[in-house]
Amino acid sequence: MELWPGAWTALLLLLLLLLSTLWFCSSSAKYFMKMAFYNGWILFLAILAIPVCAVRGRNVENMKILRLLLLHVKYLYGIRVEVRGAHHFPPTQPYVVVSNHQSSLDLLGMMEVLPDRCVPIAKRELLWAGSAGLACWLAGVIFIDRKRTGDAISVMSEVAQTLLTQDVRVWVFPEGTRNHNGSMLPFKRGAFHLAVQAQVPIIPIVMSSYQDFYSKKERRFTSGRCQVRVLPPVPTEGLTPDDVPALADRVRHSMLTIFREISTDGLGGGDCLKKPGGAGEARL
Ligand SMILES: CCCCCCCCCCCCCC(=O)SCCNC(=O)CCNC(=O)[C@H](O)C(C)(C)COP(=O)(O)OP(=O)(O)OC[C@H]1O[C@@H](n2cnc3c(N)ncnc32)[C@H](O)[C@@H]1OP(=O)(O)O
Ligand SMILES: CCCCCCCC/C=C\CCCCCCCC(=O)OC[C@@H](O)COP(=O)(O)O
Repeated sequence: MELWPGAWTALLLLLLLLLSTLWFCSSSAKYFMKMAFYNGWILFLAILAIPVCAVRGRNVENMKILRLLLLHVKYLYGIRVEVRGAHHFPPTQPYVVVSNHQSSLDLLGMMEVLPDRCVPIAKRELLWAGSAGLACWLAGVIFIDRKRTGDAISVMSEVAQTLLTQDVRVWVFPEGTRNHNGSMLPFKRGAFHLAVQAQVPIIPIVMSSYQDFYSKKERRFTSGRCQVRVLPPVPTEGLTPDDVPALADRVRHSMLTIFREISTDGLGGGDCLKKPGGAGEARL
């Protein structure tokens, strides 16, 4: 069927009108549009990253390219990311970063502080997320199959070797899945076994609650602030696998305490981001 000249323009304008009406009249629609754009934009950025990363092949140095490409996204969404404690990152040695995992928006905080030669451990399914999966693979992201515990553990053991031989750092979300509850799930122990096997420190990172500006359940997504707090390194020298449960509990406890302190949503009672001169204002 032939459309008369200008019909496509008219259709496009109608679609734009519909989308903008939805945007202004329904906060749910706004939430879905923002999330769709977020995913779409990442897929687009990944398309840009792939040829540049491909020059080096699969290489952890490519993570810098992904980081650079993603750093502006917070501005598109009006999210102010405040970093505290970045000086706690050891300058040269390998380590294991553990951080809380609230949403795919964690990418914003992660990219803000991601150290050089640091790769995330991700679920295998991400490998199939089109251009983003390929970009992650080229940047050395480590994929684990969460349905096969044995395989996941052996990948983690290989990573323990790689940390030392190739001088890389890894970023693990020990909750093992996204947690939208405004708190922290019990920690899985893989990251802690990994750190103990390699005898490298653990760097805990806490991202404050997003509840003020983002809620998947309520389909709410506005602009807002998030604090990313890097905690002091936790040494693992001399620890054995028997020490892992206590180590994981200790790290989780310290992270949960900070999470409550820096979250401004009323869940944790923290208000250091709101008060001028409050604890959050000081450079830690
Ligand atoms: C521009 C484009 C940009 C694109 C984006 C780029 C950025 C991308 C960012 C992507 C971000 C993506 C983010 C994401 O995708 S997050 C999702 C994927 N990440 C994770 O799941 C990490 C956290 N999970 C773990 O650490 C789990 O423990 C693993 C996965 C290892 C196993 O989990 P599973 O549920 O199967 O089993 P289990 O935890 O009950 O463990 C069973 C037992 O084994 C013990 N055990 C565990 N490990 C070890 C070990 N190494 N040596 C010896 N023992 C070990 C363990 O203590 C337990 O024993 P016990 O304690 O009960 O006696
Ligand atoms: C041709 C195939 C096209 C597939 C298109 C897929 C669309 C995906 C679009 C963009 C990918 C964005 C990458 C963002 C990475 C965010 C990482 C993330 O948050 O993973 C979740 C994982 O931690 C836990 O997963 P679950 O909470 O257990 O679930």
